[in-house]
Amino acid sequence: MRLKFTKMQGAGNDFVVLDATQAPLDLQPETARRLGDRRFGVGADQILVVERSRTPGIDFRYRIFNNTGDEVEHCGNGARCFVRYVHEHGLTDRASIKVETMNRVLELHLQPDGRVTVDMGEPVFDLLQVPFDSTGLTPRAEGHGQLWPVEVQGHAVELHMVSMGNPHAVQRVADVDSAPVLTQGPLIEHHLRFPARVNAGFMQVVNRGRIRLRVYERSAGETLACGTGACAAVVSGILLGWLDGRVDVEARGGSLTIEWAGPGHPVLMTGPAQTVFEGEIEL
Ligand SMILES: N[C@@H](CCC[C@H](N)C(=O)O)C(=O)O
Repeated sequence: MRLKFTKMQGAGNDFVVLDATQAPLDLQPETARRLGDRRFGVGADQILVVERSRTPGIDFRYRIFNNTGDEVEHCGNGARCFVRYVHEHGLTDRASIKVETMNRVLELHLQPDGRVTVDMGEPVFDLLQVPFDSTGLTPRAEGHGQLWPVEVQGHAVELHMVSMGNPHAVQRVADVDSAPVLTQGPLIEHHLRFPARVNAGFMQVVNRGRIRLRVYERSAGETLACGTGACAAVVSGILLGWLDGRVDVEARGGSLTIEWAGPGHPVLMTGPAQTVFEGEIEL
């Protein structure tokens, strides 16, 4: 079978995008793995499948698969690429569209300069704490947030947990370049306190309006940027009293701007999205 695809990237987080608006596509985990493989396939952190929505008032549905084949709830950089994709492929001419994912409805806006702003929905705080409740561990309060001690490599690491639809555990580090992302990242991802695993964020606060961020993503490993990870880090920093409501996030592959007015409000993410090339693969 030959499959047409579009390779895209948002701040260096890269995607294989597949069009299922004309004919249904039942993407199997092994096909997602093959497409994501950088040597035997196309190469991508995630695979995105674009579908029409059956829900009135919603334009599209999109499904997200990590390059290990597991389907996940949310992908911020993917959402921006999604908007560019549906415009470049003539699937819509509307600058603002509504899209449903596994567990959220997102509003996406294509800006005149080609960047995309995504209403990422509201952060959720209690979801990831359930496995901590029975441990007798107590979190440390800071600002309006809670930092939970988690043992990693024999050290207690303080994590702030946020769900953006998908799970994130964020820690503050003095310097992202020397942070133990590749050693601690997989241990946090698979820590027994996170039965559904977690995306592990390492945030350096430069000032109240700027952070540097690296994320060891669930399944995909460290990526050049993580959109939901950027939202989770900024939300954490605001709640903990370290950041103001509008923050520039420097990831290794590019910059995003995240805005959050506080609990009860959605998180807004603005950043770039680009097509890299199009092709066909024999599967
Ligand atoms: N790169 C993404 C997040 C993709 C999903 C994540 N690895 C998970 O398993 O939750 C983003 O830009 O948000």
